[in-house]
Amino acid sequence: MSKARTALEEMGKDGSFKRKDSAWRSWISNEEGAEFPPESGRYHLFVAAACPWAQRTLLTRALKGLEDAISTTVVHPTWRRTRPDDDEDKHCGWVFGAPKGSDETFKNSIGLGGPFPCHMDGCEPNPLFESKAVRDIYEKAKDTEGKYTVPILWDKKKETIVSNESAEIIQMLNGCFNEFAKNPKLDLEPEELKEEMASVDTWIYNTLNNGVYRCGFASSQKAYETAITELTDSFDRVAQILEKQRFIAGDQITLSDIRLFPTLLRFDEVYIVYFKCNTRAVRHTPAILNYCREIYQMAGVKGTVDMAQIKMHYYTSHPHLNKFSIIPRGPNFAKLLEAPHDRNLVANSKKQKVEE
Ligand SMILES: N[C@@H](CCC(=O)N[C@@H](CS)C(=O)NCC(=O)O)C(=O)O
Repeated sequence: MSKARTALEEMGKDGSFKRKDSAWRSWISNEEGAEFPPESGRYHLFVAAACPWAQRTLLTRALKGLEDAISTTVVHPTWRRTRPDDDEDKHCGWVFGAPKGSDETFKNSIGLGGPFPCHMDGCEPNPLFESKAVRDIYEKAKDTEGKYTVPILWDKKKETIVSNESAEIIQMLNGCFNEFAKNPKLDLEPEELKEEMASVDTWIYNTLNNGVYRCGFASSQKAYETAITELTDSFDRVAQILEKQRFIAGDQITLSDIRLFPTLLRFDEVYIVYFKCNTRAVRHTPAILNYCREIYQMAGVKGTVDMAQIKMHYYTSHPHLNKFSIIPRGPNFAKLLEAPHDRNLVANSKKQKVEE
């Protein structure tokens, strides 16, 4: 029997969602004889524009200016059968986009909704080797876990996966590729903030990054109540911090912001509706909204944001949550991010306090 499974199957007995750890955890290293040394053009990122974990890697690549050193491929936003010719194998997951010019369409995985185009701008076939689905990349690397997630940091030379853990890939992109980066001086993991970063990352991961999934995938009222209570408390805690401090771990942008921003970006358009996170809204929380605006307006960031693909992914990929895959119109959150932000005020009021 195939081991293939998705996050939707990672449930505790009490109806709570329990995400499994990523399986591929190697590191890029400068050390002599390292298995994966930093090299320009050697590594490739397979991502989904829709996926918040994958967006972390695109954000770090953009802010560091690593576009020429590390290539990327964006997969199609809607999960589909990865072995459509095998009746026994029901796995659904990420597939590559059809080439430009294709007018093929498809319906959701229970044959409803759509029609959705197989080609979408920005989503291409795998440029490195013949494959239809992200699952094929894992199988090429002889994966035995059976969970086919993005992002993937792929080594073109050894033809294997270096890492499929976004939290670690962004550390590598920040620290290991400076000789090829356009912004080598930008350190997103400064020594003096490491402790604070680790502390905020822990509660933000449990209650917000993964917290939205714990709300959305809960299959018992009790599990949902626990998740939504923790999420609401953390949302308020983030707001309180950002009322006084420019970024989540201090006065400068760090990997902790890169981890938080993709969750906030999806909150009003997707999580409030789809994952029932409707106790709070980013657009009604000025400190968080302006924080998102500031990050969105940094050079390169907008290019990592594709709200159409984000919405399409969630609303069309899990038919048991949205049978007909209807995509709600929403508040046009990306447009709200275009307005000027007021984050200088936070920095100025802090400076004033120090001077007083
Ligand atoms: N811990 C991983 C999580 C990645 C992850 O769960 N990605 C989702 C997309 S949002 C995925 O690819 N899911 C496929 C599946 O569950 O089968 C990371 O942060 O990199």
